[in-house]
Amino acid sequence: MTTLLPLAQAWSRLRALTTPLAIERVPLALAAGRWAAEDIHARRTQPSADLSAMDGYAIRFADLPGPWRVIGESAAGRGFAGETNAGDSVRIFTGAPLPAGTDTILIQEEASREGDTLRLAGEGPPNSGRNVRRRGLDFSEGDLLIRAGERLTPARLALAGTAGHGELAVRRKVRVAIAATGDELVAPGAPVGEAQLPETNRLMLAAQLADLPVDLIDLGILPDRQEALKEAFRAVNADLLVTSGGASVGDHDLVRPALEAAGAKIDFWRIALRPGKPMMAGTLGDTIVLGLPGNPVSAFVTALLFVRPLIAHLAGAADPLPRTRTATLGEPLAANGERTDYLRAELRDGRVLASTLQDSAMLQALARASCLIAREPHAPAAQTGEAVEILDLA
Ligand SMILES: Nc1nc2c(c(=O)[nH]1)N[C@H]1C(S)=C(S)[C@@H](COP(=O)(O)OP(=O)(O)OC[C@H]3O[C@@H](n4cnc5c(N)ncnc54)[C@H](O)[C@@H]3O)O[C@H]1N2
Ligand code: MOO
Repeated sequence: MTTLLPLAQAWSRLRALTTPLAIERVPLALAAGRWAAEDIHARRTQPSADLSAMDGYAIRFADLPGPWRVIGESAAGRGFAGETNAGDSVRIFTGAPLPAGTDTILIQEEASREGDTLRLAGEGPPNSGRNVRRRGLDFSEGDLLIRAGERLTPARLALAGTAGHGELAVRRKVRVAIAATGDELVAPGAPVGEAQLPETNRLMLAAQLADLPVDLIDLGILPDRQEALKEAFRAVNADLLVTSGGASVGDHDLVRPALEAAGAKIDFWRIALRPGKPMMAGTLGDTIVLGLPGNPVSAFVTALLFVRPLIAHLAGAADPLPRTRTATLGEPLAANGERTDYLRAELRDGRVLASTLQDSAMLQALARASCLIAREPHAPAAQTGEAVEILDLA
């Protein structure tokens, strides 16, 4: 019997095949969904001055309960340039700088104004500094805001822009070539003969990578002929080549011999994972190769556990592996075998239920699944109410 490589070892060996991609600087809007390649520090202080947080009147707290004389106006982008003295107030709007000498905002709902005379018409501010955003409240110049390796989420892009950055350093996009293999495969929507099957792994994989910084190269459907596979693999110019199918031990499973004939070094083949056992990994020149099994569910799970994290790692992610969380079992589970198992499952009323059918060729159960239950090798039988690890599916 072959020994199967444990999942964690497969991941660390795969990661060891990588070399860092070049860093490029891109405009903020093109950095969405990528990872910061360098620490990002604030180039300015925010807010850069004390600002009003509300529409109303800037006053001196010591002058309460008023009345005041309104001597001018301060709007966002157009502050009040003059001086203020005791008893003075300035009409002010949200985001506008606080006039010199004032310290508090009286909101307009608690004020009444007749001409230039302003009176208190409510409780008024309870303390000095009320409704004022102090200079540097959000961050100060030089602060470390985003660390290298963190994802550039929408909020982090806004933060970087507010901090004075127009461009950010990121790793260049990952060039990913995708090939399906199998003589039985036809394009989805095309007539399907007796011995044929619509080819869906390429489009599923492309959709699984849609939120990652990749340039996809579609190699189409390759035939089950070693020479043709070898030629196609040799011509690949990519950071990562992902194949599906032909990974197992049958007479028509030619991906591994074809890769070797093309000059690839296979680092590992067959891992302790269900579904996904026949996955292989290696290098072909500067290209990392991941051979996924052809069964659609196996291809999906290996893409989730290896292809996505590998791309995230190449793209500079400090934390590329998918996150699991605990959930409560709604039904018992049998003891697990020697492979880490990822069971298609649904969450109902806060409890997780594994699908009754776990065949790795069955797409319907996968399409219904909202999560996968992760089970360690040789995990004992688990009862209703026990905690299990799950991986949410988007
Ligand atoms: N004697 C053994 N047989 C098998 C073993 C084993 O250890 N010993 N492993 C099994 C496991 S586990 C898996 S998983 C499969 C995967 O094998 P392959 O990677 O060689 O996959 P194929 O034979 O090419 O295809 C399997 C199945 O999936 C369909 N397929 C393939 N590509 C696509 C695609 N792009 N789109 C849709 N469907 C696809 C293909 O038609 C087959 O039905 O091997 C077991 N066998
Ligand atoms: O490991 Mo295969 O991927 O079970 O079906």
